[in-house]
Amino acid sequence: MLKVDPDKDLVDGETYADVVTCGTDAIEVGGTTGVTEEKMADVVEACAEYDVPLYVEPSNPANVVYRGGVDGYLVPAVLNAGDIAWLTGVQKEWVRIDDDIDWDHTFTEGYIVLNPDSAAAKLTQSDCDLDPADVAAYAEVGERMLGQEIVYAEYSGTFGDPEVVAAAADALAEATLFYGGGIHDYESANTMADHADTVIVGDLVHEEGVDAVAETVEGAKDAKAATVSE
Ligand SMILES: CC(C)=CCC/C(C)=C/CC/C(C)=C/CC/C(C)=C/COP(=O)(O)OP(=O)(O)O
Ligand SMILES: O=P(O)(O)OC[C@@H](O)CO
Ligand SMILES: [Mg+2]
Repeated sequence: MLKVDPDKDLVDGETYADVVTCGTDAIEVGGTTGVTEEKMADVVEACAEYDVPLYVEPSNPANVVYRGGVDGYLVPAVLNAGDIAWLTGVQKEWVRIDDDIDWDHTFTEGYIVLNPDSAAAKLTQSDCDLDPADVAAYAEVGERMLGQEIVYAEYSGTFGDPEVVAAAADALAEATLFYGGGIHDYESANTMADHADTVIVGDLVHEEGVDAVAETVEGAKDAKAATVSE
């Protein structure tokens, strides 16, 4: 899945049409900083007319955009937040003020934020000093206690530790494991797709463009094909 940040530009000469049709299985639109409702709406509109599944991932209640053509809403809760407002507080405010929530299409993500230098970690004051057993335990708490269908190992901005991601995968029974952070080529995508169910590619589309993203799609798909044939 490709995460498009509405606060970042595409590379010169590329359009949202190129982005949506680059081979990714799905698009999600979101980012931690600088995302307004207007920027979210513009990118969602540009991506909505294609057949590729489209998800909105809000980073606060002010940038949830409801529109035809959106297949679902992916709403984070940060399991290792130091400021626990990011665990259920902002979600409570959202539910209190938003009358349009489409629960049938809303899926929640139990985030484990693992790069201390990322905007998400700073905002949520996440405790990123975690070993594989800690991360596995957070994943299990997310699934078993909090009922999360998606657990998200989030290394936004840097390539993570495959051992940590493998530990999270081992700890989950049915929940889907998302991995995101620093995926930049065939090899990095292939490595993380060995462990995670879904690999998220973010900044690469803004920094290198769609051909580089297409390479990561190949890497992830080959890892999945190898797992199926094992
Ligand atoms: C209640 C609602 C609607 C939303 C709450 C959402 C929460 C808990 C947000 C906390 C921060 C978070 C997990 C955001 C999700 C998206 C994300 C991590 C995007 C990647 O952001 P970065 O790459 O760190 O930052 P930039 O946007 O600056 O690149
Ligand atoms: O931008 P990158 O480092 O690819 O991270 C992707 C995504 O997990 C960010 O939420
Ligand atoms: Mg980012």
